[in-house]
Amino acid sequence: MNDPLLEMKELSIVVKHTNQTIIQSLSFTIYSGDMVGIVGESGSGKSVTAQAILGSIPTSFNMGGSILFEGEYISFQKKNKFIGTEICYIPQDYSNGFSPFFKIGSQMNEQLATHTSLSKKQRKKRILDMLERVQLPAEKVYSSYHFELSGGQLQRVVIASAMILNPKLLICDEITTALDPKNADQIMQLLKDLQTQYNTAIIFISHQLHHVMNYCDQLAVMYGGEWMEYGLTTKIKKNPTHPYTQLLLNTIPTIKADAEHLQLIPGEPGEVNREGCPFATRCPYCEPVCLHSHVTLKGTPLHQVACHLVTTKEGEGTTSDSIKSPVYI
Ligand SMILES: Nc1ncnc2c1ncn2[C@@H]1O[C@H](COP(=O)(O)OP(=O)(O)OP(=O)(O)O)[C@@H](O)[C@H]1O
Repeated sequence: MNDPLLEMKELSIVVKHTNQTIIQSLSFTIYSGDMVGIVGESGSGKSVTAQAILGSIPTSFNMGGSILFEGEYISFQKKNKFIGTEICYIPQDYSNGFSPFFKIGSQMNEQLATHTSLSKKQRKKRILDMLERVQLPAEKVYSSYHFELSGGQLQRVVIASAMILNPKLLICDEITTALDPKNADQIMQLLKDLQTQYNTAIIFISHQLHHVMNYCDQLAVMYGGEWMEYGLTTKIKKNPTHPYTQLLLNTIPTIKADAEHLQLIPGEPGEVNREGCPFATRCPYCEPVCLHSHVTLKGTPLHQVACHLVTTKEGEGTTSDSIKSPVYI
């Protein structure tokens, strides 16, 4: 097997002045060409995890654990070596990254001129080629200002800008949230195609589990700064085991379950139980042990769940509609 591209080991983040834990003991490994979805409600810690990978944790936080990119530690001091070239990030509010005074082509050109030794002609060719790859009318977009493009077109320009230096890792933070379902699906398919074409590893952050499940090979379901369920998407899709994962899936409108009959997740997204399972106070199946005893991931590397009510048994597999009685994964 190849060496890992990114290794996060026991990442913990605490707010200095309040001592509030935001991220607790997060570990995961990403290889070239992986597409990993990090999913959870607002405030679960997805963006802070991305900031840690980017070496951009605010000074008001204390960070424990480590993050290695191709075997080298990522830190605030070393981040310039990777960020913007080997690791690219697309934030939720990507449109702020554009200047209203320069055309798209000129802004992309600036980026290539800073990081490559390509000639002006080569830079233009590379930009037009990349704009075509993200299925845009290249010449027209090259000569447009960002405010002349639609949301979906602009999203493709952002992806083209992020991919133009051929990064090894692309982090997308809620980039489809503001798009309509059709555009969102097209963007996900585009990312999938780029992942295959360039062998780029992609971390896709979202609060829409159903959306991510259709495109990512691996999933990390996050709550209160911890993984609740982690593994191959195929395994989780077949057997969503953690109550939080099950509830996230039940919030999807389908023809059978229209908006009126959707099951809402009880409680508030920011409600975190730090003594035991972070989701315990919102969990419909909560038992005393869940409130007071901390829980870690268990299962196989292909499918792990952090829940007291789940027991693992080698070689066994089952699906569960509810978790009222212990289930095996
Ligand atoms: N600068 C900060 N100071 C103190 N707490 C913070 C700071 N930034 C984030 N947090 C807290 O960290 C937790 C995780 O926030 P984060 O932004 O990572 O969540 P998220 O899952 O990305 O949410 P969203 O989907 O809304 O972007 C939240 O409880 C948030 O209030």
